[in-house]
Amino acid sequence: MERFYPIFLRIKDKLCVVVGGGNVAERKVMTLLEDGAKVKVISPDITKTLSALAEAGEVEWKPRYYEVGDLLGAFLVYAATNSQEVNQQVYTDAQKHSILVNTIDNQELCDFIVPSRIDKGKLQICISTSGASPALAKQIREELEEHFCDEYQMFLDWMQQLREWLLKNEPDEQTRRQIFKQAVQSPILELLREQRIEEARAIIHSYTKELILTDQCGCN
Ligand SMILES: C[C@@]1(CC(=O)O)C2=NC(=C\c3[nH]c(c(CCC(=O)O)c3CC(=O)O)Cc3[nH]c(c(CC(=O)O)c3CCC(=O)O)/C=C3\N/C(=C\2)[C@@H](CCC(=O)O)[C@]3(C)CC(=O)O)/[C@H]1CCC(=O)O
Ligand SMILES: NC(=O)c1ccc[n+]([C@@H]2O[C@H](COP(=O)([O-])OP(=O)(O)OC[C@H]3O[C@@H](n4cnc5c(N)ncnc54)[C@H](O)[C@@H]3O)[C@@H](O)[C@H]2O)c1
Repeated sequence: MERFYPIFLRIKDKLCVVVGGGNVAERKVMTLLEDGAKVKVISPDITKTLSALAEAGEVEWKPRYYEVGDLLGAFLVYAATNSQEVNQQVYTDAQKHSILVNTIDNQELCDFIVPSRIDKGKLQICISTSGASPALAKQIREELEEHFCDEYQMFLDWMQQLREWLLKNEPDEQTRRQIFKQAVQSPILELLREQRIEEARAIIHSYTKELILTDQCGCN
């Protein structure tokens, strides 16, 4: 069984070219924008949402059919038209330039596929069915979303601050590990869920013996 290798890419300010402007293209564009990519859409027509984004200058739109050369300088490419021939052409051109390409109607022509994603600030949970059933990936996302509530954002933000503090102030790796384990097993999440923020905060401060937490994530 061939599977895809999961990684997280830094796409902020990188050029991502989407060929096609339909509903599927729109879905890919929205997630690219969320993570700060520079998006160029090439398509004679585009959805209303894409059109509004183009007018607002959030995406660059070339209102025409795909042409050889459109992919130059791209970090990622999406072949997202409703024409298999055009998608195949985009794929071939991307391969020629060693640019990673996603072809929305043919997994064989994908260097990468887009997972279903739960997004809770720094916490991301990505689900893939290796392309076997996107509908199931979506269903699993919806199930998991109920469990991974907003409190995880603040908890993770605190864990990061605790980690940074311990890396500076606790030289013993074993002790650090023990504290991280204790913190993730502590009732902090339950307390946050019940809005008992100060009690939750006190648990973190019991490890550091000084006040370190600032609420950076702004989720409360
Ligand atoms: C996760 C998500 C991300 C996103 O797109 O952002 C995503 N598809 C989503 C939804 C969705 N897509 C489709 C349906 C209808 C039900 C169904 O067919 O199951 C639904 C459900 C719905 O819309 O309700 C139809 C469909 N999808 C693909 C094909 C073509 C093919 O298989 O060749 C066809 C058939 C077209 C036809 O019928 O001809 C292909 C791909 N779709 C993928 C991702 C990649 C594999 C991900 C994985 O590993 O599972 C892959 C391989 C390539 C890619 O797109 O990267 C997003 C859910 C977001 C969310 O809500 O969480
Ligand atoms: N990967 C997925 O998640 C997924 C989900 C559903 C469907 N699909 C597949 O994706 C295909 C597209 O779906 P859609 O709903 O976005 O289609 P759509 O018909 O809404 O959009 C197609 C777009 O391609 C553009 N286009 C056509 N020829 C072009 C060219 N030569 N150059 C540039 N742009 C061109 C059109 O202008 C249009 O904007 C479907 O045929 C289906 O097989 C994929």
